Amino acid sequence: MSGTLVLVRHGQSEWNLKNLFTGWRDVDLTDQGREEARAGAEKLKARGVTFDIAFTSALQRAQKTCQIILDVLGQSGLETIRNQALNERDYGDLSGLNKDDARAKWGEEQVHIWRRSYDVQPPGGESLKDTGARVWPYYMHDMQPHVLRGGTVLVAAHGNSLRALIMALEGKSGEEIVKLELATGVPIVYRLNADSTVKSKDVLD
Ligand SMILES: O=C(O)[C@H](O)COP(=O)(O)O
Repeated sequence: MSGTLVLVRHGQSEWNLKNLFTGWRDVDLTDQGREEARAGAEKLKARGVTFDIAFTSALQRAQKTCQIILDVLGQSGLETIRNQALNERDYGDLSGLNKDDARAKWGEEQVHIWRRSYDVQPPGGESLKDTGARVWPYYMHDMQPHVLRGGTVLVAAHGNSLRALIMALEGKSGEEIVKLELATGVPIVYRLNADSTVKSKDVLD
């Protein structure tokens, strides 16, 4: 038996719009972000997707994205598990800073390393490796069993917590993950084999 795992990065947040490092800061979606979540949900609806369970982070931008998707699918009351294991990477001292100001201060290359490298921590924050160290066990213990039982599972989370999860799912290396960017509100549909490997991947953009 194989199941389905749908990953969605939250819609545009107020700090995405302002170009600020966000991390664990709990900011709301913008109107555009809510619209992106609705548009992603309509694509799932057009494919006849319905979920058996949903997972989201402890942050409102992911939770609201999750709820909008479930509302559009007519599944508003679906069991939804919130856990901070799915939170965005903690950006530490960069949280709240403007990304262009950071580039002006520390240089383009250093900021890119902090944002996209696998094992370099931003000052006072988490590397993608650190983020993976909380996302992967949570996936293995709490989410994957539903998929392997043939369920269809929604995960509404964040750019870097999902990059960490995708790295494990697809067996990507630390070098390969540098290039992976996730658009806001775009569902990524994975069908998994019974042995938990990826059977297919479909990006609904
Ligand atoms: O936390 C943030 O600032 C964003 O959600 C993700 O930012 P990034 O694209 O710099 O990783």
